[in-house]
Amino acid sequence: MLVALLPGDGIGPEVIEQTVRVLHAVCGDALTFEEAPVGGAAYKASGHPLPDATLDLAKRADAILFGAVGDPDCDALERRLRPEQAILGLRKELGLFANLRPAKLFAELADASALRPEVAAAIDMVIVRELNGDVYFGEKGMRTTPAGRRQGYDVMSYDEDEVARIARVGFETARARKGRLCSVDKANVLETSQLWRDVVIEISADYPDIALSHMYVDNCAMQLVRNPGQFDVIVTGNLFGDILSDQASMCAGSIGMLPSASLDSAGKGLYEPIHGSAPDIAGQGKANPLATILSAAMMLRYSLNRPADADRIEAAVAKALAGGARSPDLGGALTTAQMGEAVLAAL
Ligand SMILES: NC(=O)c1ccc[n+]([C@@H]2O[C@H](COP(=O)([O-])OP(=O)(O)OC[C@H]3O[C@@H](n4cnc5c(N)ncnc54)[C@H](O)[C@@H]3O)[C@@H](O)[C@H]2O)c1
Ligand SMILES: CC(C)[C@H](C(=O)O)[C@@H](O)C(=O)O
Ligand SMILES: [Mg+2]
Repeated sequence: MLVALLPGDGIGPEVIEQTVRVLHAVCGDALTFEEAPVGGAAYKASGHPLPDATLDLAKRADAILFGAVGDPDCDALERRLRPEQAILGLRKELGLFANLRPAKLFAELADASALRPEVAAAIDMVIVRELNGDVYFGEKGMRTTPAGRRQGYDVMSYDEDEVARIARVGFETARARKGRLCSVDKANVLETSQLWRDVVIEISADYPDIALSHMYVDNCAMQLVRNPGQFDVIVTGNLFGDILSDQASMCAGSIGMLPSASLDSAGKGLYEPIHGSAPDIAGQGKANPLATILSAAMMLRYSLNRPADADRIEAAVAKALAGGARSPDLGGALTTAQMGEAVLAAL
């Protein structure tokens, strides 16, 4: 099985390196890897953040393991050339509309959570984030108002089919877990959210076994801190899901802990940590690779049909943490490579 490795920028290559070591240890020769540049690294090498050859590899591969993109050197580029366009392009070109972001507290990390240990202990949720629509992909641009002022605009829209297909992923995810789905929107203000809520309620007729609730996104941000244990599965739009998942990560200990799977309708997937390229710590061996290692476990489970290997990796991460492995974001002093070695030792 072919895995496309897209390390990207900043800490991306550092966390991917440790993840590949773990995959070699667990899967031996069952996986072959082919690497390609993406993001700022690709722009610097070839003038485009998502070169055709990289996109071709992503399409050919059985699964994609992605590090992170984003490079301060590229901040001034026009939008289509910025590193972040590479991940947005991959999600859109490959039809990866369903982004699963599990947030759970490893028991050993109660001290690292931003929350009181007894509140944090209850965190075990999946945020199901729509990934192909919303304000991310609407018409956008810069124009001049009649009064002569510069005006930036980004159109937020969802059509009913886009909402229905992610709602079904939310209901199915809840069905495989504790049976509770909370749909998060801003239906008190936004037309897109009003449609979102209507469609989620319509789809719920097919899932009478699931307890559906609705919550406004501002309240959800507050509830994630007040009582995160109330959430089993959250289904939400692209922008809200982006923000809420970063917040949930800190409740679960660190942004360096949260993996993700971005899936199409046929099981093809891109797997990446939810964090970015972290330019502030890049090249210093400070990055926590566990979010990427846990993303690889999701890849084995969802795209490569190796659930036992996924279980082994997740158990090894828990064991490494129980043994005291802590990178700086978790309050410790282990380097990125030492964190990888702690997982290998646990295996
Ligand atoms: N999917 C992606 O590739 C992705 C995701 C988010 C941000 N980005 C990009 O990354 C760049 C930096 O963005 P940002 O600083 O807002 O977000 P970020 O997630 O890169 O970093 C936010 C903070 O968290 C820390 N952090 C992140 N990952 C960590 C890890 N594994 N271990 C320890 N600490 C970690 C960073 O040091 C930083 O202080 C930007 O260009 C942004 O667009 C890319
Ligand atoms: C880099 C950026 C485009 C991306 C997003 O907003 O989706 C990131 O924040 C993420 O969470 O994967
Ligand atoms: Mg994000």
